[in-house]
Amino acid sequence: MSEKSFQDYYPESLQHCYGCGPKNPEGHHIRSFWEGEESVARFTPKEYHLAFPGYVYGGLVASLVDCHCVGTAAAAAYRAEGREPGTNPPFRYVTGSLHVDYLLPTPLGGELEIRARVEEIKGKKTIVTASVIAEGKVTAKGRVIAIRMPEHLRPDPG
Ligand SMILES: CCCCC/C=C\C/C=C/C/C=C\C/C=C\CCCC(=O)SCCNC(=O)CCNC(=O)[C@H](O)C(C)(C)COP(=O)(O)OP(=O)(O)OC[C@H]1O[C@@H](n2cnc3c(N)ncnc32)[C@H](O)[C@@H]1OP(=O)(O)O
Repeated sequence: MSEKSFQDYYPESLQHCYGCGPKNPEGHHIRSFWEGEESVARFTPKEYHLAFPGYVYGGLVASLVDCHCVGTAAAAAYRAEGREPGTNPPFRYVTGSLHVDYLLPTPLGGELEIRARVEEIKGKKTIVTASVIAEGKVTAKGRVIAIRMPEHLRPDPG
């Protein structure tokens, strides 16, 4: 079996996110993995994910940064406690803030790499920064503030 991504550990009730839910048939299915201190996701946009001919729609780039960074925040919370994902108490996160700087047009046609790093874990808040890389160049940089999901939003009892 192939390696499990962060998103494969999400409970069933959270597996329907349009960006990263493995169970959303219409979604992007973003999958994130640790590579040392960084987390990495790879995604190949479809030909219709364009902003203008030859280049990727910025909203898609933002979605990649968003889901990859929120997943990284969750994974980092378990890692910081030296716990396996899926153990209790569970860590669930939502996006509080998503900032993207578009440095270069992102070429459409090949695989994009999204590399993220946890800058800070402070109480309910985790700050994650990311780079989007296409053809060896950083085309966008992002910063996400992921916040622990409040009880009232949590669909799963765990
Ligand atoms: C390796 C395996 C990993 C395994 C992981 C397993 C499971 C993990 C599951 C987790 C992932 C879950 C789902 C994944 C699915 C989808 C991901 C996609 C992400 C999204 O698509 S999600 C939708 C968009 N998202 C929203 O729909 C949020 C709407 N919103 C709210 O629900 C509230 O607004 C909330 C909760 C954000 C805050 O409410 P709250 O009451 O908890 O906040 P509170 O006041 O207590 O603040 C506490 C500290 O956060 C700071 N803070 C608060 N808000 C901030 C903001 N906006 N910007 C910057 N900082 C902020 C404060 O400044 C304070 O910071 P400080 O402590 O430093 O003062």
